[in-house]
Amino acid sequence: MNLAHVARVKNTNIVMANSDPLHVAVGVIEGTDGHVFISKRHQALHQGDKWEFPGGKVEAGETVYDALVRELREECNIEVQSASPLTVIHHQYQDKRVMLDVWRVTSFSGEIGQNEGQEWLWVPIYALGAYQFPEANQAIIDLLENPL
Ligand SMILES: Nc1nc2c([nH]c(=O)n2[C@@H]2O[C@H](COP(=O)(O)OP(=O)(O)OP(=O)(O)O)[C@@H](O)[C@H]2O)c(=O)[nH]1
Ligand SMILES: [Mg+2]
Repeated sequence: MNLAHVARVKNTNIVMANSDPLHVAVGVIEGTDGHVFISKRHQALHQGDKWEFPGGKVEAGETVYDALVRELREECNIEVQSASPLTVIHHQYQDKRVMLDVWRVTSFSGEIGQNEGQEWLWVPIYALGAYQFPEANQAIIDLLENPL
């Protein structure tokens, strides 16, 4: 949080709408056949019921890579063995601003699944367009469909 964005009014801290974005580590997990792993966000979450690439918030004192490894262990039961940065997406939703730090996960161990009981799938890249993702993900999908 940037202190410049916190105003003190009548002894209450007010966080202004332009505060620092939520930093999120996101993994595009690649299977052996070129498919990628997607899972459905829990209905109650921000952007609920949409498909996502697994990941979550980078915690204080953590590197993005550490956060990626931790989130994929917690959410999908895998140990990341190698990953490389793919892109960084800045996106403003109506209610929050996110910075998605997106990594390609090229090698992992463990039996992949979804630890919180949500639906999950391996999907070929050409079929990603058939699934509803949060708005910010369109840029990731474009990049996967048309690599630089
Ligand atoms: N994991 C993930 N988050 C995404 C994607 N696209 C996207 O806009 N987000 C946004 O990034 C933010 C943080 O992700 P998250 O909810 O997975 O964070 P988390 O696992 O730490 O959640 P938690 O608070 O339940 O522990 C959410 O506002 C979510 O809507 C995506 O593909 N994957
Ligand atoms: Mg998450």
